[in-house]
Parts: sequence; structure tokens; C-alpha cells
Amino acid sequence: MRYVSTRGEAPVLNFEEVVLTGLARDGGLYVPETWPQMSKDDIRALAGMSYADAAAVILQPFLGDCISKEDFREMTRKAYGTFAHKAVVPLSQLGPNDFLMELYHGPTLAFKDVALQLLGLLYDHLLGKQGKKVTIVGATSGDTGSAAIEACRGRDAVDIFILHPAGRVSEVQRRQMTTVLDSNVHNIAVEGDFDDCQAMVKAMFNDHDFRDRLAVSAVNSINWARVMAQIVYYFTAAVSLGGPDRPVSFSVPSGNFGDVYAGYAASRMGLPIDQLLVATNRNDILSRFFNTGEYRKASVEPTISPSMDIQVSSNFERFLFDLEGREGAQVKQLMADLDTEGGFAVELSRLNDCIFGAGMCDEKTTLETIRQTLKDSAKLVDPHTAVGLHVADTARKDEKAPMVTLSTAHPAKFPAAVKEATGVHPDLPDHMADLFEREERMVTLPNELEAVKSHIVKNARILETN
Ligand SMILES: Cc1ncc(COP(=O)(O)O)c(C=O)c1O
Ligand SMILES: N[C@@H](CCOP(=O)(O)O)C(=O)O
Repeated sequence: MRYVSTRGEAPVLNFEEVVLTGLARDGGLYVPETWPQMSKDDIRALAGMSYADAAAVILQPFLGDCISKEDFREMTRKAYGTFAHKAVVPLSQLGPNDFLMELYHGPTLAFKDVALQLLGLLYDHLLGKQGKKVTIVGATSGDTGSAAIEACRGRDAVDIFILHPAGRVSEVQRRQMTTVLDSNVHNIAVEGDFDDCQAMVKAMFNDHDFRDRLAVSAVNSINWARVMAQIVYYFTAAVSLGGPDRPVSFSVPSGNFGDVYAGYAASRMGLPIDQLLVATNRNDILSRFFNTGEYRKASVEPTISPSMDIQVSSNFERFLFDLEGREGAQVKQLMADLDTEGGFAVELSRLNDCIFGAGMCDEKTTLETIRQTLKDSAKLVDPHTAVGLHVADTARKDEKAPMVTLSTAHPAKFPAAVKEATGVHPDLPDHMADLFEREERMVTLPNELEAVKSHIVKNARILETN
């Protein structure tokens, strides 16, 4: 499998290169040159497989000849062996035709573990093979950071620097990152919002001298392997509910558009999906786009679903690439318009045939949905999941197609909102019970690229050994 950049000007890479490279050198994102295809029989054959084995089958075509089948199967078994539920990503039922896909049984209690537990092992395998070291630089609105730190802590070949917006993640999320004291882990609280953090990470990749000196690599969904790993659960959920012989719909709490883009990828690979709903909080650039055709930045508003407090959705560029007929020059122009004009628009009719639908959920409705879900289905959900549930309810077209809402985080990561909605304080699992007593380590830096870069240069071990 070969990978091309959405802006059409960077070298074509193989899987190994794409995992270690992160952002393309022309500022674009890598996508597969073609979508591997799963026939209906291939999909039916997934029924009854363990999650790890289904992942090995579905993802193998993306690897080309970079990793053997045996090695990769061993990796998926190891990655998903860390989950606290035997089904890894179980489905629970909320109503006659409504389901939750519980993506929060990994070590850091959010869906990011599904991809990052695997990515940590991919780094080991690929770097070990080449005897290389990398400096990971990532941005988080709360969940990617802890999942990436958990996957990379203590690894000799990796230093990891995670930027989070100061004061704009939940206390549990912050402590999950800052209480990891391994010497290769560096937390930076940036005095800005998530979009500022993500823009800095992209700027560091676009500084070719900096990225080459530090061998910068990505754990955000910039990295194709992140999106790739998330494709699997769309297949396994659909198969559990009668797919591929019965189309299934998904409602996906969205911010950076990575998770829902993985659903789109599954559909491009042959999975029959009825509707793919993009569910946003008040930071609703994505739902505005799918309902009006206009993609226009607004300022980021803090919400009770902070991981989705994003206005510039990184992976949207990957969808745009397909929408623009895979014309890199056109994508480059639209992304330049986003920078200079603050947005761009496409004819709404061009979205008529796409499987996406979209909706927004405000703060009051998020709280009400958490409360109502507990009352109706005895299930405590986190605020991000509640956004998905609300949009599943309001934007659904066909009551008969099973609707699966992605439950992207454990309620205990957002205790204040859950308690406000229900009066119930969700407890952390045993392995995190002492989280609030653990020592924290982080630095706070101004929202200035040079300040962040110089902190990384001072602390990256790769520069000491060169
Ligand atoms: C709990 C939670 N839900 C939803 C999202 C949104 O996912 P994506 O950024 O892939 O759209 C995030 C952040 O990525 C998250 O942490
Ligand atoms: N919500 C995310 C934001 C980063 O998204 P990513 O999927 O590109 O890593 C987070 O929790 O950090």
C-alpha cells in the first residue's frame, strides 16, 4: 500500500514511512492511494472473531509488506490484551434499536487507547528494526495526550512532548498526563486553546530543519496509523448487528474529525453504512459545514465536553481530498483560504450523495441527555457521548436501521458534569483510585511557538546523543 499527501506535493510513502513521518512535508495529511476492499463475504467472515484477530484481518492490506501477518497478529493481540473488557469494544443496548459502542475500556478510559495501544507497539517494531529514535510532539484537548503518554512512557527510543490548553481540560484528564513521571514524558500547558496547540504542532512539522534534527513524529490523528486503527470497530459493531446484510448507522461525537473519518474509510472499504452522523458541541464548524456547505472558523468556546472544543478539524482535510476528486492543488488552495480568509464554501448539492449527516448539541441539552439516559436506560454516560446520543436522536433518518452511538470516554473522566446532570459521582476504576494524590509535573508556557520549540530542543534526548 502506498500513501499520498492531500496536497499532492510530498513524496509517496509506504506504511513504515507514513507511520514515522506524521505530517506530509507539503503540510498535507497522508491517505491511502486506493481504498482496500472488503467483500460482503470477507465482512461476514469477521463474525465470531476476537477483536484483535478482526483488527489483524481488516488492517493487513494497509501495511503492504512492511510487517508480516504473524508479527502484526501478535501486535494486535498484545495491544487489545490491555483492555479491561474481554470484548475490547463491547456494544450495549439503550433502546429497541439504539446501541452504545463502549470505546472506553482501555488503560486511559477513552477511545484514543484503541489506536494508541497499537501505535506504541508499531513504534517499537519499526524503530527497533531501524535502530532509530524519534521525538513525538502532540497536541491534546484532553484524551489523546494521556493515551499517547501511556503508550509511550518509559520507551527508550521515544521522547514525548504533549501540549494541552492550560485550564481547558478536566482535572482527571490533566492528572492522567501530568502524574506520569517517566523521564521521557514532557507535559506542556500552553496558554491558549486546543487549536493553538494543534497549529503549533503543525508549524513544527512544517519547519523542516526542526523536524529533521529532532526526528519529529506524530501521535495525533495526523498519523495515518491512528485513523487506520479506528476503522476496525465500525466493522465489528456492524457485524454484531447483522452487517453487511443490514446497513447500520453511527453517531460520532466529533472534534478533529478523525473518528468519524475512520467510519467513512470503513464505508469506502465496502461496509454498508446507512448514516454517519457528525455530532458536535457548540464548537460546531463541522455540523455547520454538513448543513450549509460553509466551513468557517469561529472562536473556540469552552464546554463541558472539552475534548471536542476544536474549530479547525485536522482530518477534515482528508475528506476534502476525496470531495475535490483527489486534486491536491485544489485542497491546498482551500486550506490557504482557511488560513487567510477564515473559511471557504462548497456547493451544498455536492454533499447530497455523501453518507454524512450532522447536528449540534448545546450545554443544557448535553446535561439533559446525560440525565435522561440514566433514567431511561440505567446507563451513565459522559458529556461527549451525550452529544452523540442527542444527534443520533435528532438527525436520524431511518428508525429501522440500528443506530450505534460511539461512547468515546468513561464518565469518570468528567465527574463534575456527570454529577451536575445526575447527582451521581462516577468513580475512577481501581488502577486510578489514587490519581488525586499523585505528584504532578508539567511546565506552563506562553502561546508562542518559539517558546515551545526552545523547551523541546532543551529537553529532547535525541539532540544529546547526536
Ligand atoms: C472523548 C472524546 N470524544 C470525542 C472526540 C472527538 O473525536 P475526533 O477528534 O476524532 O473527532 C474526542 C477527541 O478527539 C474525545 O476525546
Ligand atoms: N480530542 C482530541 C484532540 C486531538 O485529536 P487527535 O485525534 O488528532 O489526536 C484529544 O483528546 O486530544
